[in-house]
Amino acid sequence: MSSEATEATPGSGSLADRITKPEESKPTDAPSTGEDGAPAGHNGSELAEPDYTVEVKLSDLQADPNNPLFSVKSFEDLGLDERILKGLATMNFRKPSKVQERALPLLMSNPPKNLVGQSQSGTGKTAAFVLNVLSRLDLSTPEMQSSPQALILAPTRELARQIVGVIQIMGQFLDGLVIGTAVPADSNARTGKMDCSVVVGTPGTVQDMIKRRNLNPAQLKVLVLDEADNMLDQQGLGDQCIRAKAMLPRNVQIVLFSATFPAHVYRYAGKFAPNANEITLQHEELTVEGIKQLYMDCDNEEQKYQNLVQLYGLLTVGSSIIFVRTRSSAIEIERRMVAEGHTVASLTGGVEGSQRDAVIDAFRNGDAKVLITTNVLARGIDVSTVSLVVNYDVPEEYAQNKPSGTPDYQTYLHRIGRTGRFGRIGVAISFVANRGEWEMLRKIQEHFGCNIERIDTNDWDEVEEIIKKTIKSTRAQSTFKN
Ligand SMILES: Nc1ncnc2c1ncn2[C@@H]1O[C@H](COP(=O)(O)OP(=O)(O)OP(=O)(O)O)[C@@H](O)[C@H]1O
Repeated sequence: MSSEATEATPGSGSLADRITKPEESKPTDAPSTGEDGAPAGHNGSELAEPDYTVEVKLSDLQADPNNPLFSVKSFEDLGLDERILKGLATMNFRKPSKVQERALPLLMSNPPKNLVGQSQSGTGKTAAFVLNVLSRLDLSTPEMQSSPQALILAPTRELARQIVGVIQIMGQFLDGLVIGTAVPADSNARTGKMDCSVVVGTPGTVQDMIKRRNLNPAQLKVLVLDEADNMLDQQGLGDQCIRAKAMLPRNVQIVLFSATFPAHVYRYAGKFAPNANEITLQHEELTVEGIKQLYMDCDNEEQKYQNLVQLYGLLTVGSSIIFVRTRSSAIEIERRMVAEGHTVASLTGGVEGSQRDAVIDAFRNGDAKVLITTNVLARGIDVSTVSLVVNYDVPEEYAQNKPSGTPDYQTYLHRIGRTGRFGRIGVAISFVANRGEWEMLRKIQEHFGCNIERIDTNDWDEVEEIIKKTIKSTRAQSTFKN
C-alpha cells in the first residue's frame, strides 16, 4: 500500500479551524440539492446537462432486487429520529440503499453490537454509519454536546473532511450537535481542544490528541473505521488505530466499513471488532456495473503522456481523476500539461494540508475539472460529477512479501469506484505501456471476472466516439428522475 495515505505530521490545529457547528455552516436558504440526493456543494450532482436522451431512474434501480441500491423499506421504517429524517429529506435521499437498509437495524439495536460491513463503492456506506452515530448522540446538556460521543476515523484528511460535510448536512436539525475535525494541521497551526459531540479524523492526529488530553474519550460510545481494510492493513495506520482504540472505553461500539475486505484483513477485522454482525459481498458482486472498463496500449511511458494530452478534450467533458504511481510523476505531468496551456490540478500527500484542502475544494465545486493524484485519493472520495477515471499507471502492490508485478486489486477497484457513484455510469481507462502492466491488468480482469476492453489509439476519432458515447450516457444517467 502506498505510504501516501499515512499522515505526515500528526499535530493539532486551532479550535476555530477545526470545530464546526451545523447551524454555523447552514446555508441561509434551504440547501439546494442535486436531483440524485446529495446537496450541491456536498458532492451532489447539480449537473445541468441539457443534451441527453436516455434517462435511467434511480427509483428503477432501487426497485431491482439485484441492484446494490435496492431496498424494500423507507428511512421512516428504520426508526430514525424526526430531525434526522428532516436532514435526509434536504439531501433528497428518498429510499435507503441495500447496505443502509441492512446495516441500520443491526447498528441501532440495543445493546449495541459491533458491525463489519461491506458494500460496493458508491452505495452509501457513509450514510449508514453517520445515521447510527447521529441516532446514538445524547445532546441534552451543554456538557454532553461538548463531550465526544462518537469517533470516526478515515485514512486521509480529504475523506475525513468529506464525512464532516455529510454529518453537517444530515445532522443540521439536531440542536447542540458540534462536529470536530482532527486532521494534521499545517506546521504553523495552534493546538486546540475537541469540545464537540462527534470527532472525525485521521488516526495519527486522533491518537496524538487523546495523548495530549485535547480529546477526552471518556464518553465515547461509537468508533467507526471507514475504509477499514486499508486502515487495519497499512503499516502505521493500523498501529495508530489499535493504539487509539486502546485509549477508548471498553464497551464502545466498533463499526468497520469498506468496499473491500481481503481475506487476511477480514480475519483481523473480526479481532478488532469482536462478535460483530457481518454484512459481506460475494466475490463476484464486487465490481460496480455502471463502470465501463477500458484500456489503451501505449508504446512507452512517453506515449502515456501523449495519450493523456490527446484525451484531454474528453476529460474536461465531466470531471476526471488521473491516478499515477508517484508524487513526482503527478507533479511532472501537471507541470508539462500546464506548460502546454491545459488546466489541471494535482493533489498528493507531499503538500501542506491547507493547499490540499484548496485543491480538493476546487475539484468538488468544478473549478478544477482534471485532477492528477496518487493512491491518496483512491478511496472514499465522492464527487458525483466524475465521469472518467484514468489509471495512468496500473496499480501495483509493493509489499515486501509480494513479488514485483503483483497487481493491487483493491486499489484498482477503489480507484475506478471514484466514478459510477450511486447508480451512475462512468468510464475507467487504464494505460498499459509494457508487458508487466499488461500482465497485471490481465490478472485484475481475471480476479474480478470483469471485462476490460481494449481501445485502439490508432484511430482517435474512434476513441473519441467510444468514450463520448459512454460519457454521454453517463451524463444522461447523472440526472435521476425519482
Ligand atoms: N439513500 C440514498 N439516496 C440517494 N443518494 C444517496 C443515498 N445514500 C447515499 N447517497 C449518495 O451516494 C453517493 C455515494 O455515497 P458514499 O460516498 O457514502 O458511498 P460509499 O459506499 O461510502 O463509497 P466508497 O466505497 O467509494 O467510499 C453520495 O453522493 C451520497 O450522497
